[in-house]
Amino acid sequence: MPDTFDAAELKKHNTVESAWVAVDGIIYDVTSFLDDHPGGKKILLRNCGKDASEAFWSYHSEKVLTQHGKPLEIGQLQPGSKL
Ligand code: HEM
Repeated sequence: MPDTFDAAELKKHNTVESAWVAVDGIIYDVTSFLDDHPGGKKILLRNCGKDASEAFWSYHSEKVLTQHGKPLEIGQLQPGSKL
């Protein structure tokens, strides 16, 4: 059973010390990936602490998550949790 985090918890993780981003209900801890992100650290960090599904899909194809997502996955965004 994966961990579930609500939107209030997700929101705390928007810094270089701890950067989480949600895409389609899955939460990714991208802290260690910030410096490696091909699109740059700045845009990724700006989208952390929230559901970035819309921004994510405007820049990536499905294969980005199948190739890079798994090791970064830490849990799920609690369904219906909004700020
Ligand atoms: C789980 C989180 C993320 C992962 C694993 C990830 C991974 C990647 C990868 C592998 C690429 C290279 C392009 C490709 O292979 O198609 C890329 C490019 C890019 N990413 Fe991300 N990314 C993430 C989140 C985000 C978010 C939230 C944004 C916010 C808008 C973003 C913006 C971009 C941009 C602008 C590019 C460059 C696109 C281009 O050069 O055309 N990424 N990302």
